[in-house]
Amino acid sequence: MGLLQLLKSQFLCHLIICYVFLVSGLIINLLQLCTLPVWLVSKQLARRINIRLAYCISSQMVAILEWWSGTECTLYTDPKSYPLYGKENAIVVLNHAFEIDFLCGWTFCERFGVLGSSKVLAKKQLAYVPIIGWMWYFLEIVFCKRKWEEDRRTVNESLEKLRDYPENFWFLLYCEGTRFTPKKHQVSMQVAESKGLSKLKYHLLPRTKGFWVTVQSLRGTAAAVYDSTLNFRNNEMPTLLGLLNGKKYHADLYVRRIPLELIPEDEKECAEWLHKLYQEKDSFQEHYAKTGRFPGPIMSPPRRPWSLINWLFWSCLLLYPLGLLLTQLISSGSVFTIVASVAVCSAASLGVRWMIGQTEIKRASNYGNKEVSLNNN
Ligand SMILES: CC/C=C\C/C=C\C/C=C\C/C=C\C/C=C\C/C=C\CCC(=O)SCCNC(=O)CCNC(=O)[C@H](O)C(C)(C)COP(=O)(O)OP(=O)(O)OC[C@H]1O[C@@H](n2cnc3c(N)ncnc32)[C@H](O)[C@@H]1OP(=O)(O)O
Ligand SMILES: CCCCCCCCCCCCCCCC(=O)OC[C@@H](O)COP(=O)(O)O
Repeated sequence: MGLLQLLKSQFLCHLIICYVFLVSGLIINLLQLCTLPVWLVSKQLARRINIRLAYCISSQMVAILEWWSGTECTLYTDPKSYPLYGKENAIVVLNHAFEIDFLCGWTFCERFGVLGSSKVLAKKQLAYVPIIGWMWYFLEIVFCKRKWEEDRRTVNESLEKLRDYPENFWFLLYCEGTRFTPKKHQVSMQVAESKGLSKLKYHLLPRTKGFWVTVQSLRGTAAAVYDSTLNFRNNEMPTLLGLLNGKKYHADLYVRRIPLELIPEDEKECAEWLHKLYQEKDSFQEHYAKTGRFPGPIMSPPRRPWSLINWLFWSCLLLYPLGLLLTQLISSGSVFTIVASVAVCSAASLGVRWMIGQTEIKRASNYGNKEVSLNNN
């Protein structure tokens, strides 16, 4: 292990990174709260400010992936579509099998200049995750309860509000609705069988209703669907903790641009179209498993320095007062103050560990585990 690698694996380094993320995140959340009066005067100005504030948070996580761990992200795509990326609104359909797939998505957002405005159809529970969830509130992220009776209205309403969004955005949809586990795969393939649908090997059966409502609501707003299929070389199973430890992964993303006009308007036809799309995605994964690459040419955008610059800015701003505080603390000699400070630090690191836990598949929800028994009733 090299000296740099040894340094990256040190708990103290992780504590520093988490401290900067936590304190800067809370400051930014506070600044976002201060933009509320701006909404009353100019909604578009408030949105533009929030895009930039959100960038300050999410790009820190991108910096961990791109600069700290040095993870390589390769893009396979058609050269004719490439110039349009980042220059139009798009609905991104991505497979959901990896703990850091959202972060790889963010990395491409960063490289195409849409990180601050990127959106997702996220489960409601994520709205309560401090910093990221609170940031999402101000970004007009669309939340769902994964209960169609309730979601059909709320999801549509939230999407309609994005029609006059002032900057280009990508709207991410994990149509599988939950992360891939062998159990969930087995259950969803039983559902596929009961519906007479072909089986999938690498994906869960997609949920079609959210896709249909998204396409319908964003017609005239989004220009295309970016069908995106992600995998990692050498069967890597990347984790956020791995990234924090400086582990380098190798992500490959295959993107096809499909103009929105090509997607059927009728709900049933749209569902069939999505099922066919997932059959194709499955065949791309099969190709990847056999050859170690996706079809098509590589058109990788290079990493940009902004995420690193943002991280260095917040580090300089926040580590200096921390240093002063620690010096004062030690020189004060007060046992009570020292014990209280250690307790605060421990609570903060437990909090960050809990946030990281939200990305872990072993802590995934039970959604998609039980549907078959419901169907059998
Ligand atoms: C150039 C570069 C390109 C790309 C770069 C890539 C990406 C970058 C883009 C943007 C990045 C932005 C942000 C990323 C940051 C962070 C994201 C992090 C996390 C968020 C992720 C989540 O929270 S995922 C979970 C929430 N999302 C979803 O669930 C979406 C999908 N779900 C739906 O659409 C659902 O339909 C629903 C949620 C709207 C409603 O849920 P419900 O459960 O009620 O679903 P359904 O009504 O669909 O279910 C009933 C039907 O499903 C059948 N069924 C039953 N069991 C199963 C089963 N196990 N599997 C499949 N289907 C099942 C059932 O029979 C019913 O059938 P019907 O015939 O009645 O439809
Ligand atoms: C700088 C880094 C410091 C570390 C900070 C950690 C911050 C963690 C931020 C949490 C971001 C939340 C994104 C979670 C993405 C995710 O993958 O959610 C799962 C859902 O799709 C599906 O849920 P499930 O049904 O449980 O599979």
